[in-house]
Amino acid sequence: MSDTKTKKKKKRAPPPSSGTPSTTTAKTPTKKDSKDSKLDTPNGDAQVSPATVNTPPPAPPTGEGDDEDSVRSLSSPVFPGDEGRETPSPLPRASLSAADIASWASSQKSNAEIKGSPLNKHKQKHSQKDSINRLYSNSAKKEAQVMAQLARDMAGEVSTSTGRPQIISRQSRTDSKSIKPLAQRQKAMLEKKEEDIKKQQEIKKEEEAKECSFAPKRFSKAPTYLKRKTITTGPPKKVSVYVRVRPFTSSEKDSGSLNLEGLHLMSSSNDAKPAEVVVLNTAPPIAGFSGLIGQDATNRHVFERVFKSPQELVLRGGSANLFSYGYTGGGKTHTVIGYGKERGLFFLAAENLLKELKNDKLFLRATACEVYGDDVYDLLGEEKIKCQLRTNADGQLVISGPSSIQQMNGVAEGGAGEHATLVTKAAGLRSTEVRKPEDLKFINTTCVSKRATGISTEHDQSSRSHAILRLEVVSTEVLAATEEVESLEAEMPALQNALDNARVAAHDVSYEGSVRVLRSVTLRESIIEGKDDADLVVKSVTDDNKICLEGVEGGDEPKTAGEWAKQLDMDELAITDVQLPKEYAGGKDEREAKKTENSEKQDNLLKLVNDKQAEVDKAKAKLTAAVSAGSKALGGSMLLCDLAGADYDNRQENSQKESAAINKSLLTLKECFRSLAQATDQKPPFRESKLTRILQDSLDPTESSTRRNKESASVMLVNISPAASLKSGTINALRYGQMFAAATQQGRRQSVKGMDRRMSRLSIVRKADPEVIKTLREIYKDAGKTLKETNEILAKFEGREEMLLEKAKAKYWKTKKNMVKVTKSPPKGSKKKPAEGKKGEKGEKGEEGGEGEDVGEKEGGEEETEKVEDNKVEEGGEMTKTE
Ligand SMILES: Nc1ncnc2c1ncn2[C@@H]1O[C@H](COP(=O)(O)OP(=O)(O)OP(=O)(O)O)[C@@H](O)[C@H]1O
Repeated sequence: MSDTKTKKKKKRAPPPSSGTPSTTTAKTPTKKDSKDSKLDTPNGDAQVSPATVNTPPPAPPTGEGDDEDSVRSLSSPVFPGDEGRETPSPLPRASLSAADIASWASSQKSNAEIKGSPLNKHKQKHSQKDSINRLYSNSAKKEAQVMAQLARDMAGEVSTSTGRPQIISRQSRTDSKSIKPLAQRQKAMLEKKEEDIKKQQEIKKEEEAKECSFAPKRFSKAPTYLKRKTITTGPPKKVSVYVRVRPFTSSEKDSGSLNLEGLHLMSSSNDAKPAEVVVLNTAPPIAGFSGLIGQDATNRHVFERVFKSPQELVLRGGSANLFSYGYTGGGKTHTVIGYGKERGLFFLAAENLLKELKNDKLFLRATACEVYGDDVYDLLGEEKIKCQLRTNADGQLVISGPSSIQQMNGVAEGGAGEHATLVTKAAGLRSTEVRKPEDLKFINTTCVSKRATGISTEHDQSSRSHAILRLEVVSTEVLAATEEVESLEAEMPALQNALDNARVAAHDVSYEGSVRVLRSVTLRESIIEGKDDADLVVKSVTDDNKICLEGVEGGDEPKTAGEWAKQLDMDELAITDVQLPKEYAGGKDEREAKKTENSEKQDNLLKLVNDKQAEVDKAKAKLTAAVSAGSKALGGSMLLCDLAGADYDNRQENSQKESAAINKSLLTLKECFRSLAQATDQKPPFRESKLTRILQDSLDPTESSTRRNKESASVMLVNISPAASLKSGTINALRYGQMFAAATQQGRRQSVKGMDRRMSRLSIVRKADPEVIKTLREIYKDAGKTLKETNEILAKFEGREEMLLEKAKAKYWKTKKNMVKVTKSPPKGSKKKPAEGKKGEKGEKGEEGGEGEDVGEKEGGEEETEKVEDNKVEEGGEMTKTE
């Protein structure tokens, strides 16, 4: 009761004249008030009113003054300016509960009860007016309550010179033991408040600094999802998507090639401010990129702009990756490798890296490979060599490059010949040392020429494969250790094969085929190998598990096992596959001798495998040690990938298989990017394509990776041409790039799932009202949605349930009758609701809109309303209407 009343009283309390402490006399407590707020101590003494003490915030516990006496008594507070005044005698407080004190403190009513006490006089004289008015001078009621409690518990430790609590020396504290927990709680509260403010500031900063900005207000037709994404938080951005448009080539100029109609690069001339969107004169516009690079930009400019910063990660042992994507002739090779004097990003990045390493002992190790269809080729060398991918004992990918035949004693890989001791050893990709930028010449002389030699069909084909160029920071020791690991690992498959073969042979030594029998269940359990006389040989088994038997009267008539048992008057029978022991001329002895011989062989091979694995482990440990002992840049890697174009050009000569492989790998890559941008435990689907399997260690290494720094940053460049003749290729490349951009953006958006986007600036998590959820479930149930569908919708709109409820009400309650009718008897062939997946698929294929990811988010009929809603959430909170 007193609580309610005191609250009311507080409301009626005189408002502060300003934010500074007032000297106005506080409201005089009434008799009723004092009755309500009376606090009795065991000895009947009235307790000091905390509210009469200057409002103190918590001070960190120091332990000083923590003696027993101080626990039982409250020493008088020392107020600012009170030094030297007569100190009131201490009052007992041991029996006071925090709740009592809190209630009393907030009520401000105990003054009447303690009128006569010396402390009360002191309080009234020096503190009451100030403290109460200071409390009220702070408009935040909660803060006043906190301060009142603090005043009671931490008397004399705090000054409120600014009207806000300030922690001052804790030296005067004498009762810390009794108040410590509460003080700590209060302190924690204040700390939390400060932390929240800091968080808000950080989020704001992050948003300001974010590279990817969205549709400027002047472009009202930007895709709706872009507008929704104006508020993002989550993990550091790992993937940025840029568009680069190349100038007309001289041949295009000569042939009077026309400009691609309506191509606008909505870029900023200010390099520090990333470009914003691409708007093509097609609807809807293509946007969502981190930045745009215009026709005048040189490769050096591109490097400085998009790759220099991620490359800093390499110097810290992380991985920087650049992907170049686009229609054939878009400028990928120009960007990544470069032509003539215009060096590509691979060269420029390596040059910069070598310069930045500032360490004579460090250099780079380069490899180059190509993923074409479902095959991987080593590009470094005189000729392309097909590689195999396999996973080692640690679950790491091993690329087996060019193979060599070598002799391994005791290993007969083929399994057939006893003397076949020559095995194939396939080491990793061929590599070359890069100690100065010129060492990268091999890229032009070997890899590029191999990918794009001459004729046009070859040229077409070059854009149908993914080329992966990689540089890794190494030292002599690290390089030696890496090569040792690769060399030893290359021997493992041969040893494993030999062991597997020996195991198969061991079985062949002992058995020669098997027979299916109907056998007594008891016998089945007791007999280990071979056929028993009592076994009934099964001739065939019908689809409904009826059995025909050999050598039994009426055996051709199918019967169940139970029926046969009954007919033959046998125990329970069951079908059993029995291995038939191999017969030897020398009988059982010979068989046993053969078995022993084989078993020894197996043991030897197993030992070889184990020994080799131990060597591999040792070499890996050596590598890890070499990496750890050296510069932090060791193990850092840079990967540049010239991606194949997606299958959108309907080139007849491209086989279905080839196109499927490209699309699959690109979609998997997109999914990996999306997953990487999320702050979830969900693993990116690297294993789903060869391209992403190869990229995994660079993008997101596993625990077993030798990379010391697991960080990575990736850049996707969409290379396009301004030529009208390449229109469809260009548009499709942009759409595809947009999907990557959307995937990474969506990833980040999902990482703040559950957080209301409009509130996320303030880092406030809004929990869904259970009533809202309940109503939504009821509406959807009435509307004929399954529980799964409802859950999916709720998941999609998590954090926006109230808005969803409004829409659902508008949609289903108004049209309830029709809804029910439709769901009960849908016309033949019609779908229950618009297929979300289909829309998503469309977007995935880049056929329409390119917003597949986001269209999928809309819940059926909510799409339209959602758009309007989204338009409200523009940068800066301004509202713009979509036309
Ligand atoms: N930024 C640029 N500045 C000047 N010329 C460029 C630029 N980008 C590309 N080019 C020119 O455009 C032509 C096609 O470029 P490039 O060979 O790099 O395309 P591509 O995307 O690699 O094609 P493909 O996939 O078929 O190999 C080349 O003649 C190249 O010199």
